[in-house]
Amino acid sequence: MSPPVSIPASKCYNIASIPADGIGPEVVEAAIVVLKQLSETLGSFTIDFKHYNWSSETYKKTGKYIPDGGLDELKKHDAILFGAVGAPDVPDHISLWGLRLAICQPFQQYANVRPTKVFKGTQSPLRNCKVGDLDWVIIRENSEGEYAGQGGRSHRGRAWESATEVSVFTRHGVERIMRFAFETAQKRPRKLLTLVTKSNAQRNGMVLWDEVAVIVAKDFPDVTVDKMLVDAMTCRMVLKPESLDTIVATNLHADILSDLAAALAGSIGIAPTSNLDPTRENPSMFEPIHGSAFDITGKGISNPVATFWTSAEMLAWLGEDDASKKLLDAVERVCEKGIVTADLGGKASTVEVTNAVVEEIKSSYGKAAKTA
Ligand SMILES: NC(=O)c1ccc[n+]([C@@H]2O[C@H](COP(=O)([O-])OP(=O)(O)OC[C@H]3O[C@@H](n4cnc5c(N)ncnc54)[C@H](O)[C@@H]3O)[C@@H](O)[C@H]2O)c1
Ligand SMILES: O=C(O)[C@H](O)[C@@H](O)C(=O)O
Ligand SMILES: [K+]
Ligand SMILES: [Mn+2]
Repeated sequence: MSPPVSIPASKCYNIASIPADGIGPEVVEAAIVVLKQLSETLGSFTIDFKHYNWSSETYKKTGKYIPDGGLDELKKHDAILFGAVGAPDVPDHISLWGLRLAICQPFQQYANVRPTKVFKGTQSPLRNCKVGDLDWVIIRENSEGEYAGQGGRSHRGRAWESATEVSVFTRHGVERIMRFAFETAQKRPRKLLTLVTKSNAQRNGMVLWDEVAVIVAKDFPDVTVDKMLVDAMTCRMVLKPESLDTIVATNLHADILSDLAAALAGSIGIAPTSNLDPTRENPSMFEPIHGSAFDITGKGISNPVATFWTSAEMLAWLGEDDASKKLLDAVERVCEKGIVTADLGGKASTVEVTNAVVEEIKSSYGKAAKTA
């Protein structure tokens, strides 16, 4: 009898997938195909996906997006791969609070990380913006601020009806996101952080925001900080993209600026999002920046690149830096070949882009590549 062959232990990650609504299932399915290929080709890790059908459809049937005990279930996973939530026949505030925020908030995924860059082969709508000129990471506060969930409505339907939407900024919440933003800036070559604020008009919460930033900055003497009012920031993003690197902004400001950033880099169909619990007490959640895009659902043309990049971010968070880089490089090479969807000016379908990335992974990192 031959001796047992020793197989190097490969790590196995348990990932919860929640594709949810609209184009969410299309892009998450594409990402799973690509991740499985990457794992098979590299052989250094495996991924076990568990699918959750939580969506606006289940909400309409059961009255709940997340069933009882659902969050405890989710907690057992190493990470969550999310699509998008929102349906034409459910009010947007019900869907967003029913699923995305119902995970982000209890799991204290307070750091939302949104990198953007112009890929090779893609084009910025800015005339002079080339690859390398726009390479940003937006850090979005993801647990409080304008999304604190405080407020209410009274005298419904009356002429004197009132509604409040209260922003909440806590010293604890601001300090932890500032620390995270400074750490992110410090790890990047330019060590440059832009603090986005609106403390001219909003004289309480935003002033605390600025003050805490100044205190945290003292611990990061090697990081250069500048401050921008959010309105002027939109101009700087468009006119001087090369002057920015890491950006920190409130929950709402960063939500808006990051869609603008995605468009300036070529399309909202490229940009990824990580909802991180930096303490690692809870699983973090990874999703494309875009929503459920009802206008293109089912047409087979949704751009899967944002979810591929998101998957690369997830791998990096799990400690698979090499696989993460290989995935993003493969995606960028496919874009460079011009195999892109309509939002990027191409003709390829979701499936064609996915297949191209799969082939790119096989040919660049598979056996043939190793022996070549
Ligand atoms: N995190 C989330 O789950 C999330 C994020 C944003 C919006 N939403 C929800 O999604 C729904 C639609 O919102 P919206 O229209 O404001 O934003 P959206 O991001 O869904 O779509 C905006 C535009 O971008 C296009 N687009 C988006 N993703 C694309 C992709 N991958 N490829 C090609 N084109 C793409 C859409 O076709 C649309 O024209 C709403 O219910 C909203 O609340 C959810
Ligand atoms: O958080 C929000 O506002 C929405 O879900 C969405 O616009 C996002 O960016 O995640
Ligand atoms: K999303
Ligand atoms: Mn958004």
